Amino acid sequence: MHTKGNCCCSFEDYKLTTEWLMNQTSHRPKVAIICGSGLGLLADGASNKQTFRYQDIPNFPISTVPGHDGCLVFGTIEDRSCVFMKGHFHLYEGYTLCQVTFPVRIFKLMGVELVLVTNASGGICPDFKVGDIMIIKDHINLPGFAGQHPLCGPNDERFGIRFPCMSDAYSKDMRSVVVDISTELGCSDFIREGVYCMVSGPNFETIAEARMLWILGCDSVGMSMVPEVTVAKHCGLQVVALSLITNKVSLDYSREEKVNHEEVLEICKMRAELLQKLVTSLISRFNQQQIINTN
Ligand SMILES: O=P(O)(O)O[C@H]1O[C@H](CO)[C@@H](O)[C@H]1O
Ligand code: HPA
Repeated sequence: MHTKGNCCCSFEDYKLTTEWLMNQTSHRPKVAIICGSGLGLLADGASNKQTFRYQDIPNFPISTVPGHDGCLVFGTIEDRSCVFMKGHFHLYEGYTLCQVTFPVRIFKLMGVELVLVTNASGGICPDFKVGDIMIIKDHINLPGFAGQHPLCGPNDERFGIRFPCMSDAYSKDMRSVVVDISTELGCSDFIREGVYCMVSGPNFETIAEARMLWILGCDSVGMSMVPEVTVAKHCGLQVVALSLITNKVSLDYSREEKVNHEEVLEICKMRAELLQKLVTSLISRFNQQQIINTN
């Protein structure tokens, strides 16, 4: 890869990777699903699967975090060709934000129209329970405030404009479809809506940090997703994002619980089946043209 300002990938890098993948598969996905920590199982329901390990794909970073398998799976759900990222990339792994978001631009060049993001996060809102699924309605890009932003550096107009609008990053129509689906599946008790805050990690928050995030209007906190969503929105992709609340973030010095990644993965396992049903139904609605291009 070449270095250009803050960006380490050139348009040719993106093109090369896209062409490599398109030459290996006959799938032409319109939907990409980014599976967060421990949520790679979401790909299991697909048929006609074709799997590529990240290390075999030109220019692709590799996953270094437990719970992230590190492969790209093409498959069919409800007659619709999809591509799943089983594992995504994080700043705390030492990747640049250009590397973290590399796959999103590959999706764009492949012809993807909708990116469905899942992740694990800590619940800050005191009403949230472990195992709840939060439909993300907005985010706070905390690393972005400090200049760790995936769109810093020369802007490539072939992907999008210099100053993209982010006030509608999470499709309102899609969010209401998720609510409808959860009612049909009988799981609306677990469904919340809220604001996700990205921190760089890798440590979990101190109590003072958690209190600050709550005052700032954050309902949950995690170490991912915001760069990918920002780049997806920049290049005109629709986004829907679901965050599984895997732990309650402590806002109180008297609480004894200590969060750890193993617990995060355990809760993901517990809710993977439900998330898979939600994701499948969402793809099928997209398939029925109910929500396409209505952002
Ligand atoms: O955001 P994902 O990758 O789902 O995972 C979350 O869980 C991990 C910490 O347990 C961090 O990577 C955090 O961001
Ligand atoms: O409490 C958390 N903080 C940050 N990231 C997370 N990912 C899962 N839980 C958490």
